[in-house]
Amino acid sequence: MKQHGMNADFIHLHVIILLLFIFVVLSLTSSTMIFLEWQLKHEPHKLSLRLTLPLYLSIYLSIFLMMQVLQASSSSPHLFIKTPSPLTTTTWGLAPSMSGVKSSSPLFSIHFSQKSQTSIWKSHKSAIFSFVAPPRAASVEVGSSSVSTGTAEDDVLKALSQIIDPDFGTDIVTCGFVKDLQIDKALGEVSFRLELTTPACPIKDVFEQQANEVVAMLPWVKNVKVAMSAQPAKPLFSEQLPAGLQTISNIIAVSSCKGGVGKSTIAVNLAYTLADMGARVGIFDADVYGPSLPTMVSPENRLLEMNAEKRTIIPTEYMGVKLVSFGFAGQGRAIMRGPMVSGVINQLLTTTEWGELDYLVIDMPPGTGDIQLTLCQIVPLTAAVIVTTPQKLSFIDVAKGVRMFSKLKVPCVAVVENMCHFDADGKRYYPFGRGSGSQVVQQFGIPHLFDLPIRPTLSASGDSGMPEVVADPQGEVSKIFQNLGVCVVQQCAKIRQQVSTAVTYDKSMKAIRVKVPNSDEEFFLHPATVRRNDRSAQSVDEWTGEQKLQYTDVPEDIEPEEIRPMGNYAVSITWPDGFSQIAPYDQLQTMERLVDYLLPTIQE
Ligand SMILES: Nc1ncnc2c1ncn2[C@@H]1O[C@H](COP(=O)(O)OP(=O)(O)OP(=O)(O)O)[C@@H](O)[C@H]1O
Repeated sequence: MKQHGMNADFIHLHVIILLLFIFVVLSLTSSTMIFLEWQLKHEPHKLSLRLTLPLYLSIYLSIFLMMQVLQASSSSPHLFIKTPSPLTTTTWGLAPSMSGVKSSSPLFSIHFSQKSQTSIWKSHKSAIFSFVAPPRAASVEVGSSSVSTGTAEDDVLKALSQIIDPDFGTDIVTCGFVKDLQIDKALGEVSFRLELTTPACPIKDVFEQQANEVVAMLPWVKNVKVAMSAQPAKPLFSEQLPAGLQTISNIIAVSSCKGGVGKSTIAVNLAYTLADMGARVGIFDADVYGPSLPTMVSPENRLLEMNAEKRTIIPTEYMGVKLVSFGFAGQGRAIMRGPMVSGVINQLLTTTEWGELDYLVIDMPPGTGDIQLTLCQIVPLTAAVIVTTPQKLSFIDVAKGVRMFSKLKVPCVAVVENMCHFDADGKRYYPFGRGSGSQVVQQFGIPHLFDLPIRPTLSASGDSGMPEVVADPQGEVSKIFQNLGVCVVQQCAKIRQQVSTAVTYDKSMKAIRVKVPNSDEEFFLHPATVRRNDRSAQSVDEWTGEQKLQYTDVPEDIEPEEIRPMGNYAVSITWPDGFSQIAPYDQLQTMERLVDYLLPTIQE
């Protein structure tokens, strides 16, 4: 009723201005006439242009001012006017309001402030009248079931934007998680879906609860329905991947530099933990010489099947996790040379029909030799987990592993220090000493260290074919793996976000923006410079080093059409002529940068 009552008092702005205009013109004309008549009668000798001119001028000026006001108001019909005292209590609504609207004539400008819902009519920077934009709800008609969906949608999105994703440090609306928003304001019903980056999101229940709560707090909301889902499995990197890997979101390497430190135990238990968190998971046992997977799990089908038509491998499965190992290939233990091993691993991994996976855990062969290096180059690894034991000697081996991943630009997200202690007779023993893991963390800046104690159950479950986290999901070991699982999920999500935003094109600046990893630093490159620095065979002769692409071949105003990450080390840039340039991050770092003072010029 309040809104309705207000509407009854409202008169269109143009009518008021027209009335004011007629009033001013009439009063000025009549006063001029009266004055001229009086002078003609009493002082005809004093009648001069000097006296009458100001009056005529004031008439013309008022006409001009009115025209300006009409022009300003017509460019913003969404206006409410609140006149100054003594009429401040009367608000004339002139048309539905829209905050943030700015309209102007050559002399006046009208601004609407979204925060205060107050706008100021300015003339030469001095306020003449104060305009008040009504609250946005004013657009809802009372007594009608029709709803301004935009407004209700804004309410809901504003409420949801209070929920911050702790991994990205951004609200869930900005992250693009809110999908399929449906609102029936008349019935007070709101439904939407939260599409998270991974089904294993450790705080998905918190998101769901918070989303329910914040929306239910809106005064008009009676019923909230929140559905939870995850983005489809999709690799972050370009589609130049073997077919078998094109539907896997994250590939995690579990690696150690020595055998027997518990790498397979950790890979398998990590995989089943991720599956327990709600993710679709696979394990690839890349150890051809001594595959451990067949003893650690008990799939019904212990032989991999082939799809003869498609020439692909069908993985076997145990408790919902897809498994591929040379040990399931029915070949017995292999005696092969390095390149042959690499070929077998490559074939097993890339020709497997993995289907959609959120995480593929790769149990790497121990060491940092050619086999490991080749594997890391074939597979677009998202992250690596390093397994070590507490001996001082292990540190040297681990350092080798970290360096290998660092060269390949694969982030090491966690170190697991296995067999760090055991408890007996009420005491804790450290049979291999202490401190090697924390030294790795400190020296290489790896953010997370997990201590895994010696537990006979862990060994027994490994031999029994049922991973410990499945056999005893509430036990102490399972808790450690749950923490490791959360760490892996969060770090992968962060890495994906960082990589996908590491190199972008800023259209307004006409510059390629490069974010330096693990820092706030960023720099800008001129697109033409990036294109001219292409080192591919199309631009530079491979044999002679002669420059084929000439400086003038690249237009100064060239703009990239698309920029996509390629592994953790490069981006693929598509140019308007269809050329796809692979630009490694290291190369981008060496190019001539656009300095700050040039950027405003670019903006122009
Ligand atoms: N924390 C632990 N407590 C008790 N036993 C463990 C622990 N970690 C691993 N083991 C046992 O140690 C043995 C070696 O573990 P695992 O096979 O996982 O090591 P690995 O590094 O993968 O070895 P390889 O490189 O030879 O495959 C297994 O029998 C396993 O059950």
